[in-house]
Amino acid sequence: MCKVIAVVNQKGGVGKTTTCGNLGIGLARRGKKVLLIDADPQGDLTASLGFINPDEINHTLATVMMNTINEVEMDKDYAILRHSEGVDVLPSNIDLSAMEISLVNVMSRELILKRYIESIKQHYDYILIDGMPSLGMLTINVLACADSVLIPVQAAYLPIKGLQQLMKTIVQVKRQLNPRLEIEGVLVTMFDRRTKNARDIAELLEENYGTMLNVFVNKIPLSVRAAETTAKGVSIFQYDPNGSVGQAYKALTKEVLEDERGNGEGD
Ligand SMILES: Nc1ncnc2c1ncn2[C@@H]1O[C@H](COP(=O)(O)OP(=O)(O)OP(=O)(O)O)[C@@H](O)[C@H]1O
Repeated sequence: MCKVIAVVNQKGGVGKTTTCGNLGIGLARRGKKVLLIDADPQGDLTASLGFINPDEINHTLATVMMNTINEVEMDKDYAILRHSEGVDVLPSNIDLSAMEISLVNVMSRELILKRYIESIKQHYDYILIDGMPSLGMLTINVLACADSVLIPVQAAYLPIKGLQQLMKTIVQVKRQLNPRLEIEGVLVTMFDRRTKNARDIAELLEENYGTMLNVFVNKIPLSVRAAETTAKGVSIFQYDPNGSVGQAYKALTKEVLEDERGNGEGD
């Protein structure tokens, strides 16, 4: 059974792309068949995995969605790129920004991505989708096709505050479009445990949301190694396997697998 996890937060720069790439490769390292979908017109996930000029790629999520709208049949490998660390990648580029406008006049516009996902999900154990920093129609498409939402939140006041709006949207999508949508968990990123502010923010998050939803035990530490990885085209596991960020993403992978099976698969 395939699980579709949407990595979403309308706040920019909170670690969505970094989490999507490293968790996806973390799951592949545990033997899972993984597809990573870049659903952000900035193409950052695409570029961070080494496909450095996304705007020069002809077949992307935008063409996949357009073909889906026009009911054009696609091979299961259409637009899929292969990464050396064992994940498949459906890339994005600036063409996706036009999709937001094109969707306005399309029948069942919230469910276009879902139609595509349904046609390929039998080939994967996990599909992770890197969302864009907005709550527009593309994000609704991402939430409408997901089984769960993983929310990276930077350990700072304003990003935590922005969670309320996101929760509202998730509840609405769950009610109107996708009743099975669950919250995978809130993941604190760029956490600097040496500062009191970061520790206070993490506590605030736990107090305000901890009883309602899963706040991951593992926090992703702030580290320049994470920022450097983005330019290397590989995961943190390859770039800095023994560093704190690599260890944290390894532990997060285990936590996601444990939540999944509840049978020690994460061990
Ligand atoms: N743990 C970390 N420590 C330090 N820097 C990090 C960490 N995680 C990510 N970064 C850096 O922070 C920046 C934002 O991260 P990332 O691109 O993953 O966020 P995002 O939420 O996907 O951004 P956007 O909203 O623009 O898509 C990037 O430059 C990234 O390399």
